[in-house]
Amino acid sequence: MPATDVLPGKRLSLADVEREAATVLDPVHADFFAGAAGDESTARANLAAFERIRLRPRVLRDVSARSLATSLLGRPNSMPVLLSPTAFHRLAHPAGEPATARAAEAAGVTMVVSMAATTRLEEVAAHTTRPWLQLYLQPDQDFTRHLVRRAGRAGYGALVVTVDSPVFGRRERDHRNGFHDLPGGLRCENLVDDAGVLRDIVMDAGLTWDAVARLRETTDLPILLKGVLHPDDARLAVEHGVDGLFVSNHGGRQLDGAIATADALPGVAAVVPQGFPLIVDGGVRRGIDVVRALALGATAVGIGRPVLWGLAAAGQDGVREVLELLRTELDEAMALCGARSPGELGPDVLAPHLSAPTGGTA
Ligand SMILES: Cc1cc2nc3c(=O)[nH]c(=O)nc-3n(C[C@H](O)[C@H](O)[C@H](O)COP(=O)(O)O)c2cc1C
Ligand SMILES: CCCCC(=O)C(=O)O
Repeated sequence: MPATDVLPGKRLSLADVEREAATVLDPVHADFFAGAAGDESTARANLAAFERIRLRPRVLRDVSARSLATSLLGRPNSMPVLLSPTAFHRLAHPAGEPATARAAEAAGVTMVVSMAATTRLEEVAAHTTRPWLQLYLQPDQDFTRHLVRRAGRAGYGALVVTVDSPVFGRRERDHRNGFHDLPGGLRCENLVDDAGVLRDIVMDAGLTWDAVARLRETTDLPILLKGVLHPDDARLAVEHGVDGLFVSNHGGRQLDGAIATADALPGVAAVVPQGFPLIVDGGVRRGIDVVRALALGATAVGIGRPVLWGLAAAGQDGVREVLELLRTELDEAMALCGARSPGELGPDVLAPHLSAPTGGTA
């Protein structure tokens, strides 16, 4: 056993990082990061659904040479893991989004920058290669277009349009704590317009597929929709020229009672074209969860809260550590499953009741 594995106090898993973050964060902010909508049943279901999936490893396959490398919308990624967009990184650590961006860069993975970042999108992009920008489409279409232009100029590689938020999920922890505003000095920097006026982010209940069609006509950047769970919506997305999907329930922060993402993934994977970029997020906490997601048809996974835990625990180094823990676990899990690369993981490694019938071989 490598000696480093037994050093006292060393963080061995994302759960260790989570515990450490809880000791340094203001409890109100810890609740904002951890919390979810309603009874938080979907947030728990995300974890449970991954845990339920049993694997059926292959043996004697020479897994001595392995590579986790993959490509997402033409950008090489060192592993099939990306940073899902989360708001307010300066609430987790004063170094904020730039620290997260540097960690993503060092790890060779894509960062999705939240529209609700506490740093201007241009500044975040200066620290990392081809990040993606998450957007809530605003009723003021000129403002959305303005953000899209800024993203293009700043070198963003894709737009991630969050579609699971016609209204803002009701997070009872935040109501109970009276957490409604960012503390002194922090603000959503991307919402400051040219005149220096800070806007609110509007959750637009009036959005329809027309808005996706309009956005498609406005920009050449790839567009992904985030928050798709229903196969029929996945089909509509493909018909509207969307370039990829996040199978996501917003970490349980929007519709409490929504299906767990690992449960929704196979239905979506079944209706999109082969090779269509499909990212799943919600409850990914272990390398083995990445294996499970890829086996169910995902191209890559996103992590939300673990990034904030790493940032809170140790800034840039903490985020890097979260990513390296996942990398180590994923590499080991792939080997144990008999796979040398992400591309070799498919329904074959799922326990029989989880995969489609294969004519008797199951
Ligand atoms: C504190 C917090 C802030 C978030 N902010 C955003 C956001 O600004 N935009 C967005 O599309 N999703 C946001 N999300 C959802 C994440 O992108 C992602 O879907 C979710 O966190 C994945 O679940 P996980 O936290 O279990 O990994 C946020 C999630 C959390 C926990
Ligand atoms: C206006 C901030 C949105 C953040 C968000 O999406 C979340 O907290 O889940």
